Amino acid sequence: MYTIGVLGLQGAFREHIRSIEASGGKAVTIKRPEQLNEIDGLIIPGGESTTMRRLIDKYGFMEPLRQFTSSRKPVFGTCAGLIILASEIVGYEEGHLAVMDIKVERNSFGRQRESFEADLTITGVGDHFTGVFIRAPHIVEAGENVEVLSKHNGRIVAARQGHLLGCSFHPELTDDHRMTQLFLEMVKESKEKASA
Ligand SMILES: NC(=O)CC[C@H](N)C(=O)O
Repeated sequence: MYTIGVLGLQGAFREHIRSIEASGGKAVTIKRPEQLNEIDGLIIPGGESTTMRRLIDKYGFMEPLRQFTSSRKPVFGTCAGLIILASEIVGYEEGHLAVMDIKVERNSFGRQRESFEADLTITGVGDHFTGVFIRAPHIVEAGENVEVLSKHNGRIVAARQGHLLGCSFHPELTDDHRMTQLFLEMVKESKEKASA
């Protein structure tokens, strides 16, 4: 069994815990940087990225998170978590973790559409995945090593770059656990590679 941590500083972390358990993984809420040593993969949940960043700094997570990402253990950022991973954020001078070669725009589906659901086709996951978008960002540009996994109305809403996975929507808010299962597959692959 693989142990997946969910960064538990702010946002929708409890729902991810439930989705990991429903997918057959062991889930741990990460509240202290040392706990990163115990996990095989990490999910950075949705919430509010500027608040999450403030808490990342306050609780000394910045350097440990960078180290975790460079250890090549898989990391999955959803919604605000995607913004935390992005190397560039439209309108901001610097990214947060800035480890994934993507440019994101925050709250980019318009104020009148604060939240909505969309029927998505996602590479590696399948068809008819209900994406729950809540003040969601989208990926404006993706680097050449980034594989685009899904688009909604021409906008990139899911992508993968090696061991990094990101999406604009909240996959943990439905009972469809296919996106979490894709992440668990990535964790399995990375562990097999590490022990080969
Ligand atoms: N549901 C979410 O995670 C929203 C993200 C939020 N709008 C932000 O910019 O951080």
